[in-house]
Amino acid sequence: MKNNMLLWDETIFRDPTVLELDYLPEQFMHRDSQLQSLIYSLKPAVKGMRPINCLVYGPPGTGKTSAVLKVFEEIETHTSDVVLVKINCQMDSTRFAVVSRIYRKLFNIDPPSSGVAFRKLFEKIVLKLIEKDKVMVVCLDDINYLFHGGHADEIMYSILRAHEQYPGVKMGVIAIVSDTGKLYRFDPKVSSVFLPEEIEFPSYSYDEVGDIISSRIQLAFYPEVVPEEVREKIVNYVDLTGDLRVGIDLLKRSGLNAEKRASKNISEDDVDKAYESSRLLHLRRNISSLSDNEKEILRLVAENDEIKAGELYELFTGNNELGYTRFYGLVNKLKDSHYLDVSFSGEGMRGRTRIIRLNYPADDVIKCIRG
Ligand SMILES: Nc1ncnc2c1ncn2[C@@H]1O[C@H](COP(=O)(O)OP(=O)(O)OP(=O)(O)O)[C@@H](O)[C@H]1O
Repeated sequence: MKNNMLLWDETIFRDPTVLELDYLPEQFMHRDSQLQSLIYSLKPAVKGMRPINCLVYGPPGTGKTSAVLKVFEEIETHTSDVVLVKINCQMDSTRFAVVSRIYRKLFNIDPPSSGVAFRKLFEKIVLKLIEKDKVMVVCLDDINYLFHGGHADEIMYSILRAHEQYPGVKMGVIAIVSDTGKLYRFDPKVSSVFLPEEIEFPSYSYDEVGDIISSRIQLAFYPEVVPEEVREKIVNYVDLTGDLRVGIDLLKRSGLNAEKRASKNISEDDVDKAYESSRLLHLRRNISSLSDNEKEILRLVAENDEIKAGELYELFTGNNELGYTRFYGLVNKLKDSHYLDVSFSGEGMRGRTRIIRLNYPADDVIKCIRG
């Protein structure tokens, strides 16, 4: 057998667990100022006070969740008097699901599954915190998913105003918004009490992505498994999407592709093949956070290549009763988040017609809408 071939029980992975998406990196590079802001905001909780609420925002895959979890981990080594709950709002997307998750963390048992109102469960949580003199920090990760049904406002309102109804309770919120354009808006009832420390997670620069990917390669693979040109190719792909998750997924998939060929190193071809699946990871995740109306608009544009705004509205209202202004607001949002491109043509009744196109391949968008 050639010496660049793997024996059947050999592997190129030194530690595959570091390529899993729930792996929390020990070394968390290029996020010092964000980690400092989080520590500053949560420090009061460690001293038995109400924490400063935070709004963490930035594009997908820029380390928001991991940064919060790093700080939670750190706090847990110092004290057990702060109850830290992280909620994945994509999975727990109603206020009942969220409060159940908090209940489970505090009481270590499932809440009664039926017949109990949100208010009742919430009250049990609050009374327990007061009785045990504990501070609670609730991290609502990807709170975008709670916006559609109006759940975000209700939950935020309950947590942030709990002390008015139950004096002495100490609760705080870290809201994580995965969005490029700050496209969230809370109800005025909430914004009047939610005056958060805003912590921005901008996209990583090319060099920063390079550092993070190199460090992950060192942990994940044996030396020389990933040649320099392959590393660069992966960094370029991450740079295209801005999502580090794509890079980590690419490392895993291209490593598996190399092993499939029984090769001791990853080739550029292994990465290109892996990218076919990894690139959809990014798009699928983003599209899944859109509302049904937004997905419908994307689907119609995808099916029509390019389309005039008026025609798109007509198709849309075939199954929908949204007014033109609301409809066009959605088109604008999709444009701001770079799904759509809107340009003007010279024709049309008033001289200028808006032409709408997709910024992604139509097939990819349709695949991702289907889930
Ligand atoms: N500075 C960093 N150093 C090492 N790994 C990082 C860093 N930033 C992000 N990662 C890795 O990138 C992946 C995505 O990070 P994370 O889930 O924290 O992003 P996010 O901003 O919360 O994404 P989303 O908004 O989509 O939920 C994780 O696997 C994480 O380990």
